[in-house]
Amino acid sequence: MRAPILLAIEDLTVSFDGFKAVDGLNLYVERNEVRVVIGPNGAGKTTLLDLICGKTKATSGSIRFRDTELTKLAENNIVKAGVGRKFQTPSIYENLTVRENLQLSYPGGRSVFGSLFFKVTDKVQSRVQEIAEEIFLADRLDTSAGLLSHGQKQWLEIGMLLIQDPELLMLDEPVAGMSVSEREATADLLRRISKNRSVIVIEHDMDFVKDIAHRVTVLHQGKLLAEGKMDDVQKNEKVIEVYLGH
Ligand SMILES: Nc1ncnc2c1ncn2[C@@H]1O[C@H](COP(=O)(O)OP(=O)(O)OP(=O)(O)O)[C@@H](O)[C@H]1O
Repeated sequence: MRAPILLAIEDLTVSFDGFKAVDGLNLYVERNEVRVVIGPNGAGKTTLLDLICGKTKATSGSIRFRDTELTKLAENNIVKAGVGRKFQTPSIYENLTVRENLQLSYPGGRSVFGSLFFKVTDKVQSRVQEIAEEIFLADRLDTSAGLLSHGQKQWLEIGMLLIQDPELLMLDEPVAGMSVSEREATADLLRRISKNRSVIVIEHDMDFVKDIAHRVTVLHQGKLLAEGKMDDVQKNEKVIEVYLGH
């Protein structure tokens, strides 16, 4: 039996001055699935994530997350609905410690009065500890984020999303610039994360894709070119022609 669908994208199109960056796309992501989106430069991968998180508004079509239509929601309400997005460049506060970065990301941590008035309760402390362990930074809690390695910064940013407990997490090239051991640790992290949430990853590193993907979606010119298990997608002649063969 297949798992229930968490995200249902239907006939999604966005047009920039007549150019369709995403063109009539249908895509369904199950609960607890790791879906990797691949495809050549300009295929529409980043635009797809921009549409889901509300950064870009669709020209037509629908994005349903559980029972909520996301195309009608503002970006902050999409976050509140349970969709977290990590961009390619880390957006951590380099002059704050790992602990402070995580505390700030705790829901309600960034109040209208700023972090100064935020009360760090035992509940917040234990959640910060739990997340720090999950992202391999438990022994770095009091280190300034700016002193972390590139890979550790990426993990911290994933942790800042995890502390908000999203049901859907979207990551744009999470292992770019990471060492081999950091890539392996990240694959392990994503496998653990997806035990109780869905993850959409854009990635060009095929070894990493093979390691983590439950299913792969291949985009080309804004359209779906192929979809399925990595083993099958890799053998697909159209995919080899436009992407993997290059
Ligand atoms: N705001 C915008 N206005 C105009 N064109 C845009 C806009 N955003 C994206 N595009 C165009 O849409 C196409 C798809 O871009 P997108 O960044 O989604 O591709 P991608 O698959 O993520 O590529 P890459 O692998 O290089 O990151 C590109 O041709 C890009 O120039």
